[in-house]
Amino acid sequence: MAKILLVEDDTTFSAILEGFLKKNGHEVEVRYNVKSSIKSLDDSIQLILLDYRLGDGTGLDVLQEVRIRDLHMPVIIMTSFNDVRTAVKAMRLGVFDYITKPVNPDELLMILKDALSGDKQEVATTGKIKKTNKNETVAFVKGTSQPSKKLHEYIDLVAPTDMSVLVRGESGTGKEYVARSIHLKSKRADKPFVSIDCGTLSKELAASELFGHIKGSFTGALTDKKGQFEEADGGTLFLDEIGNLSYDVQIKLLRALQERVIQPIGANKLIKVDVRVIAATNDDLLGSFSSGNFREDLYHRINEFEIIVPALRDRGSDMDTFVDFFVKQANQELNRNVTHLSDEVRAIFKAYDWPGNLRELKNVIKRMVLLTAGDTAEATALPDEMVLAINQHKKHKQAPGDALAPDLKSQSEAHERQLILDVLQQVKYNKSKAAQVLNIDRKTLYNKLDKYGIS
Ligand SMILES: Nc1ncnc2c1ncn2[C@@H]1O[C@H](COP(=O)(O)OP(=O)(O)OP(=O)(O)O)[C@@H](O)[C@H]1O
Repeated sequence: MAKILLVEDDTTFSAILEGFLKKNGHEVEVRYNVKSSIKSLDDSIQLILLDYRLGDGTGLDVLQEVRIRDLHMPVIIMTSFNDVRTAVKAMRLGVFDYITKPVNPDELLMILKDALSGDKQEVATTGKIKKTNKNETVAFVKGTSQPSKKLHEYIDLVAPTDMSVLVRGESGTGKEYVARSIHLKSKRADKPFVSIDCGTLSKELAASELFGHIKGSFTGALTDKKGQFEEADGGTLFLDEIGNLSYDVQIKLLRALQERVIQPIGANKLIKVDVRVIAATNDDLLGSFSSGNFREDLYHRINEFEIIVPALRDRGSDMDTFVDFFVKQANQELNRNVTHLSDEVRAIFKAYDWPGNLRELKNVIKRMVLLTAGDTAEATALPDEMVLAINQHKKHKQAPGDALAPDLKSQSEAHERQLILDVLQQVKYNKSKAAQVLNIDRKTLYNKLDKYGIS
């Protein structure tokens, strides 16, 4: 039982949800727009269930306010399947999870349970700072495709050195896994691995979080606080979404890396630290130089070695391995026994382009396993719109009498082309907005428009 703030502008749907949540023992406050939900934010709320598209803005506006006020409740975004890309982007703002509409009641209960359960809640609500000690092992899949082999070669190569590594890749590709693997294969493996999601740190608190502060150095500094640099001493500090750090903090970080000393806020002494930094980004940091958002000297300092994590759609034969792994994991977590996937499910998985990469695959599989009572998962357990989009696309692609299914690459490309066309239409052909919605930069969008002959 928790106090839930439900933000949903569709009054009929919000009434149904409200009833459902109350029936399951929760206390519910309903708001219908950004403005009124921001007014209702306070720390008595234990969870926010947030619609993405709202009349006077988007759920991200509410989320931003949650961050600014340094509130720590888990937030779950509800989104249409077409907005999955944005939902995935929201995950980087510290959203606990997302659920696609139409909302399936069992899936909603599962996500609520996860979000409100102790361990995971801590990760979701503490500004995403995680400290792992030596004996913690994490199960993961390596993959045998060419891009995966190359990825692991690079990990093996750089791990034993003390070089700073910049890990780049689309959202959800496994950048944190890469960072963790480097740590575990390094001579620092028996020291802490501290992971910080810079995207969720409030501007005011980022410096104190990283470097610590002494009591009384600013309002709210009630006791001395050790920074994460000190917590990670001897080990590895993983700075996810490094592009989000403010300019001031970037200067301090550069100093810490160059001189291997930090200065807690308000302190006049310097503290020596021995920390290897691994940073990650899914933005084009290089593009941030010209806009003055990211310091070039820091970029070169953190990028002694660069690793690019491949997108799931480029990992070819690994798809099946990942699917089997996530199915097994979901079976265990949800006490199910899914042993087969129908041919249709496999074909849809292959044809879809997975903008949210491994994270999205894992979510879709968890939902599928939850909704499968027997041993074979059918396409009915996948989000309707995903099935529809792929089937429509197939019909459109296959010429009459053409018995051969199109290959994965051409399917993904055609899917991408259609998506770009749809988004352009939605944003009235404003290319900057389209790039924003598609979560790519303008240059990439222009290249794609060229490639697909869209004028
Ligand atoms: N090699 C792997 N084997 C199994 N699961 C993986 C692997 N890599 C990543 N995952 C899973 O995929 C999800 C996304 O991974 P991770 O958080 O490392 O991605 P990321 O690229 O850092 O995401 P973001 O861009 O949002 O920071 C996680 O839930 C993780 O469990």
